[in-house]
Amino acid sequence: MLPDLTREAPASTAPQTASADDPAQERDPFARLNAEQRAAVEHGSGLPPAQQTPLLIVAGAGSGKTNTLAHRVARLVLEGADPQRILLLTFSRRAAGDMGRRVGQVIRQVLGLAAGDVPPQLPWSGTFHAIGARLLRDYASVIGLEDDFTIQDRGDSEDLMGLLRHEMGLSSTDKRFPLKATCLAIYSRAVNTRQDLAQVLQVHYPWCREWERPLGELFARYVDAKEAQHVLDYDDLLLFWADMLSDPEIAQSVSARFDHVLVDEYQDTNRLQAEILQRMKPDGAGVTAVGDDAQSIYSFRGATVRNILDLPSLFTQPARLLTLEQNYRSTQPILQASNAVIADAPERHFKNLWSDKPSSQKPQLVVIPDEAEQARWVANRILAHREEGLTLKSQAVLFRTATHSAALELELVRRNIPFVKFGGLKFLESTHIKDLLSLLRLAHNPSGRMAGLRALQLIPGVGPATARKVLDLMAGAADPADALLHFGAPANIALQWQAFADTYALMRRASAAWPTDINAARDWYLPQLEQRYEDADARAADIEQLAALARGYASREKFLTELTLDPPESSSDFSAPPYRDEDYLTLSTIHSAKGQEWRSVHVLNVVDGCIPSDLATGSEAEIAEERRLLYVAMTRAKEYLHLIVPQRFYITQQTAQGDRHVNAIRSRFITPRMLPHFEDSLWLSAETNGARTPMPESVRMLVRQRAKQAWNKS
Ligand SMILES: Nc1ncnc2c1ncn2[C@@H]1O[C@H](COP(=O)(O)OP(=O)(O)OP(=O)(O)O)[C@@H](O)[C@H]1O
Repeated sequence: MLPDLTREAPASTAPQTASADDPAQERDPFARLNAEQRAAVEHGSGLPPAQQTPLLIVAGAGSGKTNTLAHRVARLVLEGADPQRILLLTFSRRAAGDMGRRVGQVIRQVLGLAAGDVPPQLPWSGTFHAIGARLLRDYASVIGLEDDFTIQDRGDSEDLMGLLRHEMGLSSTDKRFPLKATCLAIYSRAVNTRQDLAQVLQVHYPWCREWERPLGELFARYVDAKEAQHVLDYDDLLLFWADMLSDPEIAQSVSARFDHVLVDEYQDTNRLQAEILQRMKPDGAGVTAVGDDAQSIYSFRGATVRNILDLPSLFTQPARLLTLEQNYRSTQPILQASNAVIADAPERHFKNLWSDKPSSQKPQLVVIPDEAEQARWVANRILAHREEGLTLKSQAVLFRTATHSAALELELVRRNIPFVKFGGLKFLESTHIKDLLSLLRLAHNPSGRMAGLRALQLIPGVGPATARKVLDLMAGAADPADALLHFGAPANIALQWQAFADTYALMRRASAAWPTDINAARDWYLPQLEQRYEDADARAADIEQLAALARGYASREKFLTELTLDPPESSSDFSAPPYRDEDYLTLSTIHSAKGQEWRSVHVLNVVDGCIPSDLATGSEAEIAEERRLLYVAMTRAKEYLHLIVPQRFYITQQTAQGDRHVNAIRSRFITPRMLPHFEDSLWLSAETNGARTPMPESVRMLVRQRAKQAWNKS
């Protein structure tokens, strides 16, 4: 059941929007906001922060939550709040950057700043994890953390779990002990949801229940190993932050640093994050949380939709609840179809989203024979939209799982349609990037085993046994660089050893002169790359990009922390000049499309087994989350929405005799009752329907551009 929330009646149902050139807007920076948005922005205005009641803004997709939050921050600053004392917690680094820019725009406009004047910055904006890392570093000496601690990414955490699992003899049990990734997932879920191991196993991993004791022992060793190696994993950043706030003096000191705490995308926070918020501001004074329960899609990371449902009573004083109900993003037909999909969700804050953008264009439900046809149809439609004036950048293709776009990617490459893919394998997960970062990590923290094992084995001829010995020696030495140099490597690798040890010594010495050390690491690593990979050139280009990116950070520590906490999703996230101006299509998992919008959106594989994913149909709660995922995908569209239903699709996990394809049925979330909201189309084949149009002139231009670029490289 929903908690009984006292919902504030909207001040007016009529939106009070104004056009950009409206003179009223020059006088009043909030003239463009509607009445509810404005109420949210002005909540607590004129009162000192300590007297402001907590505020929860629950708002539907596209209703301007992010925009409202940005205006609220701007309003606080304009009324004299110190930007240094505003804590702004966002879901990703990209969102923090966006928010900073939007706040800056409002302030710039109100203060009439000239182009060159920089509006006040918000130094405390970032993800929970990034802010946690900063606070832990500030309080390290008070809470007994080593100053040189490094943050270990998920991959390294899994490897450490795997190593300990092996040392405990658990990899050779008769019955199969959970794999390292599962062990880490169980551990992480227990930490983030504040549940004990037995509970987590019972509910989420019943097939692992028999391993409760050894898992408990493994986790205890994992915690010890991280301590010995001076590393923290992602979960520690929240866990240690929450734990340090259980000390009243520290809690008081952390809380006193911030007058205002604003949290975006609150629906995707977990128990631990709610606890942090509550411990920082027990009475909720100065707290604003914004979110949409209908868009909660991160339970696999331990997020719980209950957080937003329960926020009104999290603090000692009740939170004020405001709802935003006008959707500014989508046309009416798109919104009606999306509303119909979410209306069947079992539990949610009630809101009635509406749009005043009429359109005769209903969303399309396109039934297509198979995935190959789907790829062709989508590519055709994208080009057709482009001919109608929609740039590639204003279009996106979304899918449940990163692998679903494989056929489409081939088709796009074949037709020379540039695209950037978000979600799935991250740039930082590629081997060569991990190699280079391991060198930097070892330079920063010589006790870090996972980075150390990786870095040392890059030296030709060095295996795990030698690497372990060297690391033991370095960990105990006053000068690790010296210990490395005098290790006494076998004669056949003496030269390579010397070169590595010299580089390492330089990196340790040069840490004050960042980014000298990344250049040293790069210069040593590039020749190794040539020995290791066929496609060394492409990988070398990535390394150069990484080195260029590094120059934007103040120190090695900042660079490593930021990159580990919120890795770029693709190499083009670096906004390197060749990508920036080029028009490109966005391909994205639905999870990575959060918070974004495009004029046209295609959703691939709207079939049972994909949405909902057949890996997530175990419980009602999982199915409800899959429904919200489809809702998030649909509400990204402004003008055109295409849901594609291939009748056969390829599956990767199957028995040797199995058919490589399975017959598919339309997603259970689009029920027959909803069909009137869609324009139904049956596409037998992109070919037979004459959909394979000749390549439009505008696209041929891109091909020529590429050909020209190939010769213009100096
Ligand atoms: N008062 C307003 N008048 C006109 N346009 C608005 C107004 N408020 C928001 N918008 C526009 O509506 C769109 C959606 O806004 P925003 O991204 O802030 O919504 P959101 O609620 O954060 O979306 P979601 O949660 O679905 O990602 C944006 O294009 C924004 O510029």
